[in-house]
Amino acid sequence: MEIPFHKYQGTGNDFIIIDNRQMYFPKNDTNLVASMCDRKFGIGADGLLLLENHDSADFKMVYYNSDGNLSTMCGNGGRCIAHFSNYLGISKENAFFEAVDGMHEASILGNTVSLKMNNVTKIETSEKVAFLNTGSPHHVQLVEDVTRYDVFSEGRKIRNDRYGKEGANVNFVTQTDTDTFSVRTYERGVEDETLSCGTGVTAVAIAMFETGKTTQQKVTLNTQGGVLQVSFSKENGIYKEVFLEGPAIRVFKGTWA
Ligand SMILES: N[C@@H](CCC[C@H](N)C(=O)O)C(=O)O
Repeated sequence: MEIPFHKYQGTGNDFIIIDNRQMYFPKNDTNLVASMCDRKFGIGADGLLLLENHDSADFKMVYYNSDGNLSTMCGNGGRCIAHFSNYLGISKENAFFEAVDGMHEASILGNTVSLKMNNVTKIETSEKVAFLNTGSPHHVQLVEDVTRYDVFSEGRKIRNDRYGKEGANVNFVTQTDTDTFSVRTYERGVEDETLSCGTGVTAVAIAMFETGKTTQQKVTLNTQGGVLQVSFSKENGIYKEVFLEGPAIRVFKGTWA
């Protein structure tokens, strides 16, 4: 089966995106999705996104991790698919879409996309660790120097030993300025470090504010694949108006044979 696709990256978190408005993609074929995402035998990607029709919004986003399984919200994927909807002419500079965690709004300015994330109501914190859900579950852990940290081994251990079968994404963080943090993430479903994770840096920004590491409500996050910014407000203990902003780039298109 020939499948036309587009390849995107958002700060190095890379995705295959398929226009599935005609509903031809075999959505239950886990092996197919995993094969397409395979970096040696396939196209190669951290995940695959389907753009589908929606009754009242511009489109619906369906997200698979590179292991071929459907998963929870992907922030960088959300930014990339908003850019793709603009490229297809489905949306203009503002895109409204439904993802697994509800409705989202994105603004697209050239190759910069700002995505509104859901409110965050619950954060568990201890001295160096936080856990919160920003559409996907995230463990956030402060380390002395993230550039020299064994993200793969430590991330895999925490993902499996602490969070069990369901797992969580694991973010390691070092503060570099009052409002700036370096972040590296081990992603469940990819089962490896990715160059960037959108819901991950959103979790880091909120966790750093919640624990008093920063007093800024606009935070810069340096990832292995580039720079993202997260802004928010806090009202009655709830994080609202959460925006994730950064580059979303269409890299190439092709046909899966
Ligand atoms: N890279 C994504 C996160 C994707 C979801 C994650 N792998 C999970 O299954 O929880 C992002 O940019 O948010």
